[in-house]
Amino acid sequence: MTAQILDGKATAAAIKSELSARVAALKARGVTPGLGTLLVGDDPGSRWYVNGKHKDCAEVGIASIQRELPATASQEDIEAVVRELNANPECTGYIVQLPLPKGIDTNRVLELMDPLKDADGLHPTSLGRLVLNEPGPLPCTPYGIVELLRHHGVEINGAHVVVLGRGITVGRSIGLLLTRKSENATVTLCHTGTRDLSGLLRQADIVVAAAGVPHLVKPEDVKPGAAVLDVGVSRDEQGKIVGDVHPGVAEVAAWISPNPGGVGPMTRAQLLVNVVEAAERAGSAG
Ligand SMILES: Nc1nc2c(c(=O)[nH]1)N[C@@H](CN(C=O)c1ccc(C(=O)N[C@@H](CCC(=O)O)C(=O)O)cc1)CN2
Repeated sequence: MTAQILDGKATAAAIKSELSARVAALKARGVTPGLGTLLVGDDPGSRWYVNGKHKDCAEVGIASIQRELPATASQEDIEAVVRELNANPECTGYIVQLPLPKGIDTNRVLELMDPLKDADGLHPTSLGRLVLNEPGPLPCTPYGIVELLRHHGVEINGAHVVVLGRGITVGRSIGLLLTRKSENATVTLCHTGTRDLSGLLRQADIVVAAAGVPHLVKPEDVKPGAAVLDVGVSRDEQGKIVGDVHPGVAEVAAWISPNPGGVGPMTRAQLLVNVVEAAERAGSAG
């Protein structure tokens, strides 16, 4: 078997083209969505992601508000920018690029954000809404994974999904999303303390690998016919991405997301969806 590709680039392009029309409709009603970003430090990967977010905004007609602080910024410096973005009327939604430098209390920064401007779905209010099954912004990578599976017709209803990694941007939050009645999956969340990882993986209809461990998921860990999503980003000596999924898995799985070109572009597209939806909600409330 050679797996079919879960093409994140093409799916993201389709989402962006639909969003352009929605942004044009908002602008016709006098509402201009604006995405703010706060980048702290000089990590080249984070800078690349933030620049990509603004490039996407330009493509669909969303305004950009960019804020940057040096790696030496204090908790107070970061919180001052968060307060400014909360108050800035041109910024209808924003994100704080993660991870923040060591020594910064990330939860305190996220809690200080205006939940109505949370474009990432990572504010405690947004995560609480997800738990309560109330409408609100969804974390971009989990949301992107669900949309990528749906777009390719992969059955989520009733599927056993095994997730590797318990980080807040992917592992922990995707379980909340996939176990809603509307998705109706059964989720096993695995982490470094999990026993018999291989045995659990072999039971999965869908694998979401977000552990950040190069080639952790081997062909013998995967049930023939499963869908496998590779979220892991490690780098080799040349700086090339090495995912969590061994290339040989493509010979066993029915569906596989390339890395790059799979979940990453979907993360970016779903951020734009969150920004547009927030502007639509604000526009119809006001
Ligand atoms: N505030 C947030 N911080 C972080 C998030 C997040 O959702 N919100 N997720 C990741 C980084 N991320 C977005 O911020 C992100 C990761 C990857 C991609 C992407 O398109 N990757 C490309 C490959 C790029 C490369 O070569 O390096 C791909 O997969 O094709 C976009 C966004 C952590 N921080």
